[in-house]
Amino acid sequence: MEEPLLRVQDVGKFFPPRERNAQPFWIIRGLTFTVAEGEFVTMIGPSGAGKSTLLNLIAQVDTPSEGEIAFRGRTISSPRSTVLRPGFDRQIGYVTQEDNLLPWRTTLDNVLFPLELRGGADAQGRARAGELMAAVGLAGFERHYPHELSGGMRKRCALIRTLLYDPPIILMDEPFGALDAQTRAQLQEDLLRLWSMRRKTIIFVTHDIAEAIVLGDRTLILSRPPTRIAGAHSIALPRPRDVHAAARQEGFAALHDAIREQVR
Ligand SMILES: Nc1ncnc2c1ncn2[C@@H]1O[C@H](COP(=O)(O)OP(=O)(O)OP(=O)(O)O)[C@@H](O)[C@H]1O
Repeated sequence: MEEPLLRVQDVGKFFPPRERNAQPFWIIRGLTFTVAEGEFVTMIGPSGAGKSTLLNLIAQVDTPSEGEIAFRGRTISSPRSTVLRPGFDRQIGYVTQEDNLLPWRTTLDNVLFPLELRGGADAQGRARAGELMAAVGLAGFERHYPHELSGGMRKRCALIRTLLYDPPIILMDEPFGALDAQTRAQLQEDLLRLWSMRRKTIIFVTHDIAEAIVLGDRTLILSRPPTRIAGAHSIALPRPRDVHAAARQEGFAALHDAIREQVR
């Protein structure tokens, strides 16, 4: 059998107890799933289910207490692994809840920052940055500073910065959570358009069932802690998808109900 791009195998994570003699708190336990190359997986679960903790393990910002995570068949995260500096792994891109833009750098220089660290911010890198910024309506804002942008524009910058860096897999932790409904729908559209251009592998964590359906090829439902996979659904809606019309498409309502039932 062909090795999946990412394999999360029997992963568990506990945090040590604050009180002496108390039991450790297992936030995740016995968590197993795989992600195929080019797949857009959405992940949904109750608040506090350890979704951010899981992404940190995959991003190698933290290490699991048991089990392992393999990328293209090679173990990247296990209890014996060392922790990496966040976001600077070449293989795994990470768009966190905060946009982490550097306030003293212009929009363009923020977007180019990871390439600079890799020595790749040459003319070609800059041209590609310009193309991506234009694709999400940021043309003309290259010389602005983050505080001069709206929340949605800042999110677009954070997204472009990760896409430009071009990792084979991108983790996204509720990237659009703090935005108003209209801006959020626009960003979903932007993301789908960008994804259709390059078909990167994505794991996208969200609280929003409709968002999980409209974006994903497959959605994984997480249980309450100790968290494992409580359910999985393939999302057969045709692509390209219209973010505004998806809810009226055949199959959407039934899937939404089934997922809501399981998330409860
Ligand atoms: N370093 C830590 N030490 C102790 N407990 C922690 C640590 N990190 C996270 N936790 C606990 O683990 C739980 C899950 O945290 P996490 O942020 O991964 O959940 P989440 O599913 O992303 O939550 P939300 O949906 O609310 O963002 C929280 O209850 C938190 O208190």
